[in-house]
Amino acid sequence: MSLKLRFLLVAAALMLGASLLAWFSFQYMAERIVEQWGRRVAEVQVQYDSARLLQPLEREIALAHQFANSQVLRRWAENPDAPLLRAQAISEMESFRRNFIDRNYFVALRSNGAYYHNNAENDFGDDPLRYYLRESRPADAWFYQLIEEGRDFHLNVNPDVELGITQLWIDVLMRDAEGEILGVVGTGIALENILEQIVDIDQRGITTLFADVNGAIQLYRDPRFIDFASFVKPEGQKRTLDLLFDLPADGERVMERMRRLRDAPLEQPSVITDFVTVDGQRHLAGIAYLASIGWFEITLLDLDEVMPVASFAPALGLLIAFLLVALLLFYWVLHRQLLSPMAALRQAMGALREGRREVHLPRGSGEMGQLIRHFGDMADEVTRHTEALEAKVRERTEELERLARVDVLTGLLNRRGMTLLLEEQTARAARDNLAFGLIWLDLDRFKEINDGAGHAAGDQALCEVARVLEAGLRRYDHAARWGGDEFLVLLTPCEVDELTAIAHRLRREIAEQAHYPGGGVTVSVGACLAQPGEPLGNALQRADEALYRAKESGRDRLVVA
Ligand SMILES: Nc1nc2c(ncn2[C@@H]2O[C@H](COP(=O)(O)OP(=O)(O)OP(=O)(O)O)[C@@H](O)[C@H]2O)c(=O)[nH]1
Repeated sequence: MSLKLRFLLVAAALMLGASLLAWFSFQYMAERIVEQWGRRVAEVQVQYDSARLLQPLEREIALAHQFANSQVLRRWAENPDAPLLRAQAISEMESFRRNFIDRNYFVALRSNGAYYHNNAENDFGDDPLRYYLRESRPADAWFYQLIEEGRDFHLNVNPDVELGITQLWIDVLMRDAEGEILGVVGTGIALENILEQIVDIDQRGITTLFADVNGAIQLYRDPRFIDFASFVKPEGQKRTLDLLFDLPADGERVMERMRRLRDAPLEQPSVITDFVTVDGQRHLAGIAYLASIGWFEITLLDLDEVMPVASFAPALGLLIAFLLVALLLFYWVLHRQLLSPMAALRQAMGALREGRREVHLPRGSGEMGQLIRHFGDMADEVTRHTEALEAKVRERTEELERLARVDVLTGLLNRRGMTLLLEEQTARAARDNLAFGLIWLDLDRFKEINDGAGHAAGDQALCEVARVLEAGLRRYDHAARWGGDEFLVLLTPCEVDELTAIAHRLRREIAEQAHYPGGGVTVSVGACLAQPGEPLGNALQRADEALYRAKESGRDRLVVA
């Protein structure tokens, strides 16, 4: 895997790790923010929802209390059959009816169970006696239960079977001067209106409901959950908050919070918040106790709906974009500062390895620049050394080649050197149609010199002959030690007279000038004129035969083939 790819993978992995960390931190922080914000909203919403119910309700309750305290009404309740008192009472009832918000009232008398009611349409203005309550009738249980419990005030969400309406009833006990209960009076507010104005408001993600001290649901946007006439129901049959929550533990916790709120001293926070699960969604519940009506207001906030974490998506998008730009920037800097110079450096190293001298080095800064400069110096040094080494090798090779062609004892060409020369000359002679001369010289009785005066003297005799030959030749002629005590001279160009003259002269000069510690040296000489185109072997054989004849005929003489 290339360094570039490795760097990129490491960088991408780091970025990914950082992104994941950022994402989880972001989610954690977003959830905390939403939660904190949700708690504030829940507190405010609870108070707002409570106020919306209490504002109209408290006025109605106060009016209902006045209604129950009416002297006219109380006098009549004590003597329900007195016509004058009845007429006054009905007039009083009508007067209150016009003041109640939904323009209706009810008066139920304990003495005879008579139930009086007139509605907003004034349908029963002339004869408000609607029916008689009966203790045996379950629908009338509310009346008897209230009297039995002696509750002076009670809110009751209850359908009136006789009247065919479902209302939030404000029930207030009417008592005589001694506190004896005379009946129950009050008014009803159409449940529909209340639900519409107070709990079924169109606020996305916000659910408002009211429950009594037992957790029985009193007002909720879905009437099926409302626990109608809950105070007359036995425990266990009530529609309580548990119905709304997915988890039983949520219901228990909310009930516990409600008890805490009801028993709390006034300075304690009037709203408690807690998380509950409703319809599979986590909701934040805000709970407040409305002491004046004995109910609890519960606001459920679906945080995903009210403040979805997704609304932070632009911030996340920005974060991802930033990370991507950072990755690109990182790659760009990495490429420019490291990868690109390194690739060029690698290329330069390859070129140097292949022996190319022109190495183009990249530019770089910092440590990379230093590395490139050091490499450049090293490359120069290697080039210098290589060139010096090559020159030395060339020199040595030439020297070896020269030595391979030279006889080490005499310094003349050796047999190999002379053979190369002869081959060249044979070719040139054929090309230029020129003859060349060959003179073959062999020391006479050399064995005797060796044996008599010693091998060193023999060597000296050989060197002497070589010296005389070299001194006696023309600039363009060549002499070689052909082997042992034999010498070969090449004369180029050459005619037969010239050949004979030179051969004579050489034989004579040797006899006169070549000496060794024991005396002089003579040579026998065979010469021939090699003709243009004549094979070298042939010419050499002719010279050799001439030499043989010179030896045969007494030595120290010349025979020309
Ligand atoms: N000192 C010395 N002797 C050599 C060298 N090379 C060959 N010889 C001797 O040269 C002698 C050559 O003898 P031959 O040419 O056979 O005979 P010769 O004694 O010269 O007699 P002819 O040629 O018949 O006159 C031998 O004894 C070789 O050992 C050398 O480099 N140095």
